[in-house]
Amino acid sequence: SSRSKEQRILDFVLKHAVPGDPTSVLNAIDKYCSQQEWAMNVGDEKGLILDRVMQEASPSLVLELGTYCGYSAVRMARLLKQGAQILTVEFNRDNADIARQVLEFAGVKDKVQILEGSSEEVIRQLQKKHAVDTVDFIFIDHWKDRYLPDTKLMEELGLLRKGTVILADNVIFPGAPDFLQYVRSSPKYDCTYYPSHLEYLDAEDGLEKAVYKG
Ligand SMILES: O=C(NCc1cccc(CNc2ccc3[nH]ncc3c2)c1)c1cc(-c2ccc(F)cc2)cc(O)c1O
Ligand SMILES: [Mg+2]
Repeated sequence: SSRSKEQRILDFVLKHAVPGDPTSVLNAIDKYCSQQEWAMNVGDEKGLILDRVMQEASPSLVLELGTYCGYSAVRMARLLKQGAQILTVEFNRDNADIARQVLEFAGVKDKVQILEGSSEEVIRQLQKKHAVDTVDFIFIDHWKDRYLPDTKLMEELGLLRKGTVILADNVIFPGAPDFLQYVRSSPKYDCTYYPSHLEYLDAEDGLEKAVYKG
């Protein structure tokens, strides 16, 4: 059977990156996806914003919605403080399999746990099944129509604490207008917009940071 784009990305990483070197994995994926085949990784430009916002938060527990090939999980894991962990949710089995291999090659697999399933079902299980109390940092990058319902669900379940940072990809393109409108008008969040561009392209995009006020 023919190899998928995601398998070709993995092949390129295995061939051109350095085992145990997360930065070389990011550079390989960015090189492949900017020169050969576009793919929906957060990319290097928005990735720099993710780096800075995450480092400022200095989280002990990160939740990522939408693993894809593991690019943003590698990006965050390389900057985590000692003992911190990432739980990343992926609905697509094939994506999860690719991401597992990318994370292992990058040498960050002990900092990242891939949870297969839909964000809604995984979020509902976090406290009981994964012994989660509250989450410190959330990177949202899955189906754009799930950003708002999942944010509201995490509020309702008490997964957000005073200062929890939510960082959402693609709030301009493809866009998450209902999520943007909600967090920007809610007294429960302090919001900041970080203008950027769609990964590997010139189209406008950006990240929204919404800090929960508890
Ligand atoms: O749509 C996007 N990403 C989400 C996504 C999309 C498809 C599959 C999955 C499968 N993974 C998945 C699904 C559901 C899930 N529930 N819980 C976890 C979970 C995980 C995830 C996206 C699109 C574009 C884009 C496309 C086209 C274009 F022209 C410009 C830009 C750029 C991006 O940066 C994007 O992030
Ligand atoms: Mg995205």
